[in-house]
Amino acid sequence: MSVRNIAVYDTTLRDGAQAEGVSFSAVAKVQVAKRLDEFGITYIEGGFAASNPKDMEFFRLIKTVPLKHSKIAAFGSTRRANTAPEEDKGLAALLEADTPVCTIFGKSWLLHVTEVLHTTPEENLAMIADSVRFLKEHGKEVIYDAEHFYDGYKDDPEYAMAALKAAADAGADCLVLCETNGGALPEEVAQITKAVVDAFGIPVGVHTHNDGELGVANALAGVNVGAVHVQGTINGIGERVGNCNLSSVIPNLMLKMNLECLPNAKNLKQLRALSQFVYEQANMRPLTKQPFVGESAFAHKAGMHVDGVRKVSQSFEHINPELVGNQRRILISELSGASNVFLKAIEMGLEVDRKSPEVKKVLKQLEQMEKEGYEYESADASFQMLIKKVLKKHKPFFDLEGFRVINERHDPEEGCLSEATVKLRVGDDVEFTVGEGDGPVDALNQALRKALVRFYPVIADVVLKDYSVRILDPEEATAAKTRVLIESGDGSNTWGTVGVSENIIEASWEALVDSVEYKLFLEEEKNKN
Ligand SMILES: CC(=O)SCCNC(=O)CCNC(=O)[C@H](O)C(C)(C)COP(=O)(O)OP(=O)(O)OC[C@H]1O[C@@H](n2cnc3c(N)ncnc32)[C@H](O)[C@@H]1OP(=O)(O)O
Ligand SMILES: CC(=O)C(=O)O
Repeated sequence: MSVRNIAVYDTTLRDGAQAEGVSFSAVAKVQVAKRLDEFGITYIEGGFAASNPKDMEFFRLIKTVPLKHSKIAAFGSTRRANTAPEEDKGLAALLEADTPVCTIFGKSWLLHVTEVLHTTPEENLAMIADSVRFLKEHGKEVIYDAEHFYDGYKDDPEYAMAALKAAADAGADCLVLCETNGGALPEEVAQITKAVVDAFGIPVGVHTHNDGELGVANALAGVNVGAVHVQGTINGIGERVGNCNLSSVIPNLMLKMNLECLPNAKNLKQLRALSQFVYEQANMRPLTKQPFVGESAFAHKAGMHVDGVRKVSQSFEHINPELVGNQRRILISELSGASNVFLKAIEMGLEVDRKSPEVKKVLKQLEQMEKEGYEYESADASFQMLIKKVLKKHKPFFDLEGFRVINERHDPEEGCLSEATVKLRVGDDVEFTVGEGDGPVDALNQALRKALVRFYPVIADVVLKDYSVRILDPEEATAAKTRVLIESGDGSNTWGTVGVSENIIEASWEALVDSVEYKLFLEEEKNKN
């Protein structure tokens, strides 16, 4: 049986750029387009040709980039009402973009025709036909986006179909049904898409939005009844709450529906990297709970789930995470069981038996620590240090003799100055250092690193990336416990550590010490291999 091929049409650079807070530079657009091409996307919509000079600059730049798979599409609308196509600025801009593909949207819903365009139903049909014909006469592949098609069809099926016929008769290469307001249900999308697929002899596509959180479901419902072209954006970014998320549609098409949509099925392994890259270029924080590609997509927290995946991965995983370039993560918390601890110890290269008293001891200690306010979900490095301590495999890299932190403000016009001193011992050698910083934790961090770097030069690579504080029992006012979470990095790894105390400096110190000890532990492991 031959496998059906689905064309994936990416509009991250056009509809994705309509997302609140997102603005790609022309150069960033080129970078994203190159990645989409490497991944094997069929069409890349680069921007709205008539909208702004930056989008036009993208079309100019991308012509100099040799693409392996993707065709670049310029986006625009049908001609304005009562304007000849030759006179229309939008159509002229589409030609100026000089792309092999032009995608134009036109109206299908009478409400829009009369209340938004302020024109007649007949003129709208002429606008569609004239615009498609004009672009075809200029040698373009024309994709016709039927805006508000589903709402239009529900209102007046005859008119909505007439609008599509105008595009088809004028030579459109693909009719894309747009669920513009994002409120339709999958059954409706399936029924209406099927009516179009049955009525027209040219490829039909779907462009869905996520307002009812059904963008992906609606796109798949369309494909199920014969659509062969899917429009969406990487990570689902787009106007209002976003578009159909291609980072979910693509693996669903390939892994669940057994359809082909990439030139090489192996490229699917690049999905998570592509998603992260687009987040970076859009200057957005990745959504950790994103299906397939998010940090939490294959993170197991509950003890019984961890036990299940340890025995057979399908017990709590809908796909193998590696297929989309993701990985399984085991989280540690008060909901952990012996399996969480066991797998974490294995990850660290420790030989333990899941049923051993040591594993039970770690679990008991974990429960006690969580009761005291520690939280290990974001502090995996501290948990690893805890395992080593309980299993008596912890070798302190230094002994603290004492620290002091002073905050001073001499001049009301100037900020507060922080100074920290640290005295520690490595073997018989005692080191006493002073650090200055923007705040007490920064000063303490500087002093600690300065003290250790003579003995352990790799400490120079460690940077403090994030620092967060949570008051655990605010009703205790100044005697409340404070939990400090620190994220550290060395350029190739990042790790989290935790400290808890009634004193914020002491809690920070604890998290800082775990952080440097973890780095030294990593280094020791690296040197062993
Ligand atoms: C569903 C979608 O997401 S479609 C894509 C929407 N994307 C964008 O709007 C982003 C880019 N847009 C822009 O930069 C600007 O809107 C421009 C340059 C395209 C147009 O700017 P302006 O000429 O100032 O008009 P404005 O932004 O107010 O748009 C409304 C005009 O578009 C017309 N219009 C809207 N849809 C269509 C259509 N499908 N065909 C023809 N004209 C249309 C309206 O009738 C209105 O025309 P009027 O000025 O004669 O009343
Ligand atoms: C064309 C388009 O972006 C829409 O109808 O949503």
